[in-house]
Amino acid sequence: MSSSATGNNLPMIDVYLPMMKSAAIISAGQLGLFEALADGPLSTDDLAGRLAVSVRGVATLADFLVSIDYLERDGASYSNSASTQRWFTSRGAVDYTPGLLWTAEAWPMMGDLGSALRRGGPQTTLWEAMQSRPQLGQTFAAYMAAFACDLGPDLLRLVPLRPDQQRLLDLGGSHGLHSIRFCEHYPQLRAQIVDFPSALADTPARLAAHGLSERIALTPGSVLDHQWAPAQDVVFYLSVAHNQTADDNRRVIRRIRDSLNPGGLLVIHEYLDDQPPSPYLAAFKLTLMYETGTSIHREADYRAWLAEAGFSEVKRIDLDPLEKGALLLASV
Ligand SMILES: Nc1ncnc2c1ncn2[C@@H]1O[C@H](CSCC[C@H]([NH3+])C(=O)O)[C@@H](O)[C@H]1O
Repeated sequence: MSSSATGNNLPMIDVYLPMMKSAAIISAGQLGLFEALADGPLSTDDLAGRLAVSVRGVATLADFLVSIDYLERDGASYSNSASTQRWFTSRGAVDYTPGLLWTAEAWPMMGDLGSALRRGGPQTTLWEAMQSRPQLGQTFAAYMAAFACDLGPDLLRLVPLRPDQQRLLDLGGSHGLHSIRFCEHYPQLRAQIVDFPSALADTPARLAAHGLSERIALTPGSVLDHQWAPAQDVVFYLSVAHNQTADDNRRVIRRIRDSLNPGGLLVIHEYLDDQPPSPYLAAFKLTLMYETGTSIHREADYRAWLAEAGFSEVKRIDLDPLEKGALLLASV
């Protein structure tokens, strides 16, 4: 039986090593180290030259990353581990480097977590902070875009649309990637995205690059009071509900129901407050305490709001891995 939460480790190891692990992985993302190794092994001299970093710095970082299995070392050359190549380079399945850049922004926030816990919420919400620091909004949207690349194939597979479903409303649609994926897959579809201006900065260029500026409309505003178009066939409410209070979600879900055609579908992507919460969910609740002052909600809460709004059938689909969250598919 262990005598403390850290078992037989020296107690500070449990605090110090995760901090240095995060710091090193974030630094590698900021410096472009993983991307520099995406095409094959390099020596520290080559890396230092490419990244414009001191040889001493890159060698110290690379050796630590080898010790935590993010890099591999063969004599004088370093390469990405298979998992690093997969998740943190443009050659992999999904490049989560924007998540590292976002974590650099979240770092000082979490250093100040105690003050949010004392208050029971943020001094300034993330959305307010993004108004005064637009770069913060762009960095967050880029991270959400990386996650959308990961979730997108699941969504397309698990949410089949019928030919008569022609209008998609993407609430909190941000980067636009989910609307883009569905419009590319379903030629009959047109979409409307509602989000704060801070989340939409890079979206027009992305729509244009996909040739979808005509079929996907960007309409800035808050989901709490935006007058989006009526007669929708499908509504996406993806990773937005944990940013709203229970009362606001109840109201938004009612407004969504009122704007759906017969046979319409609401797709919610969320992290459901299952009990007891996993470490991941419990950590996410702490993050929300600092960032937005809101929390995740229980499946039973969603079912109550959906039933109250007049949705007749609700299906829960747990994603794999579980840290990807869950879908709630609600039909009219
Ligand atoms: N009240 C609100 N009105 C409009 N957008 C909101 C509101 N609260 C949060 N958001 C947006 O919700 C998004 C959450 S991140 C999720 C983005 C996207 N739906 C995806 O699944 O990848 C951010 O872009 C926020 O700006």
